[in-house]
Amino acid sequence: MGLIAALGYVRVMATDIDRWRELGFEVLGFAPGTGPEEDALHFRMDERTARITVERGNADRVTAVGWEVRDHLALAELRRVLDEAGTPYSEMDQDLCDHRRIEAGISLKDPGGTPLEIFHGPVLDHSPVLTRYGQKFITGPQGLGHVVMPTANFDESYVFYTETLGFLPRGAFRMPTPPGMPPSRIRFLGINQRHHSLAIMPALEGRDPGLIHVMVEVDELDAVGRAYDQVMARDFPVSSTLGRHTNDKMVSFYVRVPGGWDIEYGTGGMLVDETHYTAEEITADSYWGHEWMWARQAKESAS
Ligand SMILES: Cc1ccc(O)c(O)c1CC[C@@H]1C(=O)CC[C@]2(C)C(=O)CC[C@@H]12
Ligand SMILES: [Fe+2]
Repeated sequence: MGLIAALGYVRVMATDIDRWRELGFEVLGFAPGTGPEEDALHFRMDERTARITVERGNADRVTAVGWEVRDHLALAELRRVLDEAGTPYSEMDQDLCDHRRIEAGISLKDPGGTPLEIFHGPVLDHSPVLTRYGQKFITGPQGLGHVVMPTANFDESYVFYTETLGFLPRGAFRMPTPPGMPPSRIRFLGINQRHHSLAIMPALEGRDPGLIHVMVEVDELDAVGRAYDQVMARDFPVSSTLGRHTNDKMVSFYVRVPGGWDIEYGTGGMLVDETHYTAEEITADSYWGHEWMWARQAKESAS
């Protein structure tokens, strides 16, 4: 498809590492990964050394969204595209690339201020992927999953991702707004057969954590159910109950991470065939379920 092949990795800074450890390993079932950081959690989903890295810090925010390209030629082409668009970026030096377990990459900020790293040549770990409940994460050509980001410069972000980076529009959701307000849409964007690897949402300026959610997909509904059991048993906040989305057909729930964003944990996402695909607008986020915590709280305080 375009130059960017898949969502490669996500890195965040977090204040409550102990709670994150419990969430990552015991609830979500990520396999223990490896990395050079002194004080970090490395979550493995496949042969990559770490798909999600949580570093201890004094704030909760995203530090890198890693987008993967095929090879050095694709990365070179991407540099040309960014030069032509006048988008500043910097080369990741050898130390940083070794640190990230990649061959080479560049770093830049998107128009919403989210730090991006575009890279090729991830290093593999061939030891067995020992997930907590034996679940298998759906990655491979579909990448890690998807990220949903807020942006205060929505129109600029949309142009940047579609026209500069070559993300393909995969439809939108027009959010309910009070009468007289201009339309506000979540826009879904894809780069491979996964329905969306990215969604952008209009948001207020400079707001941490800089992520709305990260979605990871498992191979079976039972794995989603087991994770949901652990969310309940270990008292993690449920941001949204189980439901099926209307666009990617994913059955998922959302759990609040220590840090103010969510992990969407799902199964059964559709594969997009670009031959006949057109971008459509959905009018409901879900066929059933997905009761959002904020909606429940609004209902409770009204009654
Ligand atoms: C609508 C939708 C389709 C597919 C997805 O993977 C997906 O995450 C969503 C929901 C997007 C969005 C969100 O993440 C934050 C809370 C939002 C704004 C809602 O309250 C409804 C739609 C939700
Ligand atoms: Fe999602």
